[in-house]
Amino acid sequence: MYRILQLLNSAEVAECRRIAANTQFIDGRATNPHNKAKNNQQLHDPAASQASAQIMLKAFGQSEEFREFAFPDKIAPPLLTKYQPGQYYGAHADAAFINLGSHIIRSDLSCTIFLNDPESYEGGALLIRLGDGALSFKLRPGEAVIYPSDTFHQVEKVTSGERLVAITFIQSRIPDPFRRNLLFDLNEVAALEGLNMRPENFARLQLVQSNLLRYWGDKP
Ligand SMILES: O=C(O)CCC(=O)C(=O)O
Ligand SMILES: [Fe+2]
Repeated sequence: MYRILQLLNSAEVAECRRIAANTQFIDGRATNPHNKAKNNQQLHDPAASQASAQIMLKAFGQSEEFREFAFPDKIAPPLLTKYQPGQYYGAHADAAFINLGSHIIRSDLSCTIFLNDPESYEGGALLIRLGDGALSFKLRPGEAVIYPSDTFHQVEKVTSGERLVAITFIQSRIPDPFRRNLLFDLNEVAALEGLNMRPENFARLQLVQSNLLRYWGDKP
């Protein structure tokens, strides 16, 4: 399942853009030297990477919708990435395990956070393959799309302007997508209808939620 979140407010978007505008980017193949599909640029400077990642990690931490959808266990520091005219990312699947230096996370969910106005660049949609079709995302600044890491996806070639995004990967406490989606539906029902339910029935719903998390969730 896919989800679009309003993740960053305009001040946070502006700060990420400011960091991007004042820092050099390097060839994206630096972290994937053998990946011929990858043709983009990513932030490298440690201080700038840390400052921008901090803004976005804090926003993830404050998003209830994100927690209810992703059941996040670990989140890779979001990395500012840009695509200038002629750049793209061909169809690929994300690596199952991502080495963050101090530890390794499993990518259950992948996420692109959009930072530039979609009208300011041409091309550059994120296409997520779904059977013979594809879903296309080109979102407003501050919006993020979260999608299963086991899907083929690609970024269309940018033909004018600049596509600035941040990329991250999430290890979920519920690695099985079928179970995660069921728990998300239960979370939604509890959030939307819980207060309309008779209290004893709401308590039973919460019991089911907690017990499924207990049985299915990765241990912290
Ligand atoms: O730029 C994007 O939206 C996605 C990039 C991507 O697929 C990746 O970094 O693995
Ligand atoms: Fe990817």
